[in-house]
Amino acid sequence: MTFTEINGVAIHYDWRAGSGMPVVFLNSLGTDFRIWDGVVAQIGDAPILRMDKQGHGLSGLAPLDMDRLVADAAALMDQLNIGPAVICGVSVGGMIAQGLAITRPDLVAGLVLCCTGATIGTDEIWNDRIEATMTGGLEPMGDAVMQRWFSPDFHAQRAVEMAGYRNMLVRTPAPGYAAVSAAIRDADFTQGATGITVPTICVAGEEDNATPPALVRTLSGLIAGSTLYVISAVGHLPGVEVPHEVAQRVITIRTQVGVA
Ligand SMILES: O=C(O)CC1=CCC(=O)O1
Repeated sequence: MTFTEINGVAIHYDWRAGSGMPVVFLNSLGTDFRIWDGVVAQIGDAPILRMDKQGHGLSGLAPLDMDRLVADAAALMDQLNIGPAVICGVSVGGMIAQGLAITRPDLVAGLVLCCTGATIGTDEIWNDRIEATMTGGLEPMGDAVMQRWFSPDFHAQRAVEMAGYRNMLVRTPAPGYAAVSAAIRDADFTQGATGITVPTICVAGEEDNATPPALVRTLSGLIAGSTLYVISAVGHLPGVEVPHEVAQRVITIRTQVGVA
């Protein structure tokens, strides 16, 4: 296990050395970096950085907002002297990836933005979720979240794995989940995304109940030259359900930027 200190907070990360353009993976709400295991196994010997954002996995927690989450990812890349890199983020990880491309374009060669948007949800959705988390913890919402994360096929055919991912969710510290929920609520990249110029693929899951394809299509429309790739029969975490699909999109962008 590897940790570093960023702005007084212990950040848990995993760095795998390799050759060519590095790939940085950024996580969704309520998950840790193990969700990328299947994708990492299918992208050859690319150098790979994964991290647990604040309040998740084994990382610590301090007062945060979206700017802080973006700055943490940038600081880790700077510490490790990684960049420019292909950034692959899912959900809030995709928002952090947008923030990196906007504020630290020197670190970003290309983007794979999975199941994300320039904004996600509404104030009401996030305020209700924060209140529920801080009063009852994550366990009572576990089943509802699984409906958003995974397709009906995954529920039917991969029930044991789903139970494991449910454990990952409900073991996320409530203050961490609530803090990142507030950061999502308050973030809006609608303007900033129009300034992104690096090669970008936006990936949507046809059965995603958290960030439906229409939201991802809107994001893709903001990023000039980006392409939209919709995966059928997949929910909010395509890297878990169909890792080869996400790996292929990462390989495509690495090839496009010319240093795969
Ligand atoms: O609603 C969920 O649980 C899924 C999700 C929304 C933002 C994020 O990062 O994950």
